[in-house]
Amino acid sequence: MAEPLLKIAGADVFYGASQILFGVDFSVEKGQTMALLGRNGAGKSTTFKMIAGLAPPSRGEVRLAGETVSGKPPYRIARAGIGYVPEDRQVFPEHTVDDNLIVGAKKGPRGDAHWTTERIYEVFPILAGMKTRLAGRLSGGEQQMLTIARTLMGNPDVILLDEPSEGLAPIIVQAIADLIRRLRDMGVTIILAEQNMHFCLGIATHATVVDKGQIVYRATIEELRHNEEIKSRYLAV
Ligand SMILES: Nc1ncnc2c1ncn2[C@@H]1O[C@H](COP(=O)(O)OP(=O)(O)OP(=O)(O)O)[C@@H](O)[C@H]1O
Repeated sequence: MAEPLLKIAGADVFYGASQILFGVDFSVEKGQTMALLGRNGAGKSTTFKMIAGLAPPSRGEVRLAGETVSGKPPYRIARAGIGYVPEDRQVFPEHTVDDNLIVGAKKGPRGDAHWTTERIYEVFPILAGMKTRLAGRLSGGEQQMLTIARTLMGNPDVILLDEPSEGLAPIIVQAIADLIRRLRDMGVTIILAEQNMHFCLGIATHATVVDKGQIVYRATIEELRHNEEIKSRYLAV
C-alpha cells in the first residue's frame, strides 16, 4: 500500500529541558479532514509547530508524500507542501485583501497552481466583496478567512488549521465551519486542531486525540461521536 500523504512517526519534542510531545504517531491520507483534538495544553499547537518545522522533533520524523521533511528549515517545509495557519491570524494589515492573497501565491511542490485569486473569491465570497479593503480593517473572522485563503494560494498538499474558531462569535464560527466543509468537499487535505469537539463533528472525517503530549486515540469521526469513554476522559464532554 502507498504511504499516506502525511506521516508523523515516533516524534518527541522538547522545549528546553521539558519534553512536550512523546512518540507522536499518526497519519493523514490525501483528502481526509483530520480533527486533532485535545484539552488546553494537550500538545496540539506543538504538534503543528513540529510538522511546520518551528519545533523540530529530537527523535522520530515527519514525512510528506514519502519524503522526510523534519529537520528542514520551516521555509523549506512550507515549500515542500505544508500550509500552516497558526492560532494568531497573520495578515499584512497595511495591505489590501487582494495584495495579501497575491503575496501568498506560489506553485505547489509538484508545480500545480490550482489556487488563483479568482478561485479563492469563488470559494470565499465574503472576501470577494472586500478585495480593496486593508486587511487590518477586517473583522477577526474575516482575517481568519484571509489567512486560510492566503495559505491556500501557496497550493499546499496539506493545510494545518490551528483553532480557527477560537475567539469568534457563533455566527462567524458557523461561517468558518461552512468554509472548511467546502474545502473538505473539494478534496483539500486538512488537519484541524480544536479543543471543541462539537465544532469538528460536522466537519472532520477522522479524529486523533492528544493528551499530555501523547496520542491516545485514532478513529473516524463517527467512531469518536459514539465513544463516550474517550469523550469524557480526554475531551471533557
Ligand atoms: N514555548 C514553550 N516553552 C515551554 N513550554 C511550552 C511552550 N509552549 C507550550 N508549552 C507547553 O507545552 C504544552 C503543550 O502546549 P500546546 O500549546 O501545544 O497545547 P495545545 O493543545 O495547543 O493547547 P492550546 O489549546 O492552549 O493551544 C503545554 O504544557 C504548554 O504549557
